[in-house]
Amino acid sequence: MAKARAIVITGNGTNCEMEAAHACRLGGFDETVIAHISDILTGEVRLDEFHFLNLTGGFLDGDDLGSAKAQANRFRYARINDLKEHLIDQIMRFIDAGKLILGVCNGFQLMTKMGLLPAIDGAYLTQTATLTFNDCGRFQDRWVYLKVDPASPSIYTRGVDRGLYLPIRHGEGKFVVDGPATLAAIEGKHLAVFTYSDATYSAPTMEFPLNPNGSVNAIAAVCNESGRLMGMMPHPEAFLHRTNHPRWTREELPEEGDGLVLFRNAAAYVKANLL
Ligand SMILES: NC(=O)CC[C@H](N)C(=O)O
Repeated sequence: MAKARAIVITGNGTNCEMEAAHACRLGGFDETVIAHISDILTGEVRLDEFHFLNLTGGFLDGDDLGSAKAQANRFRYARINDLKEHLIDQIMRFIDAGKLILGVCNGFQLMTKMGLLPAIDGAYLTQTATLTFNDCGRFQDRWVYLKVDPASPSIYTRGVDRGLYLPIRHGEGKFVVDGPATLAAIEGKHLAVFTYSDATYSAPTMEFPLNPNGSVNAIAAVCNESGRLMGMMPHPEAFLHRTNHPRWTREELPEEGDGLVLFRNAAAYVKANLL
């Protein structure tokens, strides 16, 4: 039987690749590969052989020029050595084939700066949003409550009824858009998958530190209209088991961490639709 295959890209400053790969394996992917960007640029590893692309967190190029900006240009314009194509051709082929891309933190910044999100009406490679410096002016390292929009098309959040509790760690997490039309489209099409909220998951909040960065409309995660591309500032791969929780020694918690559901849904989607 065909195998569900996930790839996690590493190199140039990512630092969550092991956790992301672990999450893919726990979530149900039959094979998960951590590939260095250099091996993708030589053509040794090809995205075509995978179903789920993970763009994970870290400090790509040391956040110089703005987080993920240099990598966004690399992904847009770099040529694959031994093949007559650019990396972006592989990425667009991946998207056109109905495959899945999840960008977490630095990966969300990368997807946004490449114009892969929100990509309203399929307008890929045109940047309409970004993630910029937190309003508080400092790096934030804390856990946040994320209210889910149950009407969102995201394939990752199926079965999530109220929300998730996950850690964030970023200096540039404030989601902003180029104007009111983009924001109206995001809201109208339910593309804001998660918003920062309080522990009741009842409403989005702009209140610091529940909202750690001042994101417009408290947006913490965005998907495209197909629901197959999603970017999020919080780290689902960092809460896979109850012992990842900051109060696990003091609270009764389920065995499984809140973040795993996103990877389980990704694997289930691949097995149902892409094999
Ligand atoms: N954890 C991360 O991926 C951090 C992203 C980026 N380096 C920032 O600080 O905003």
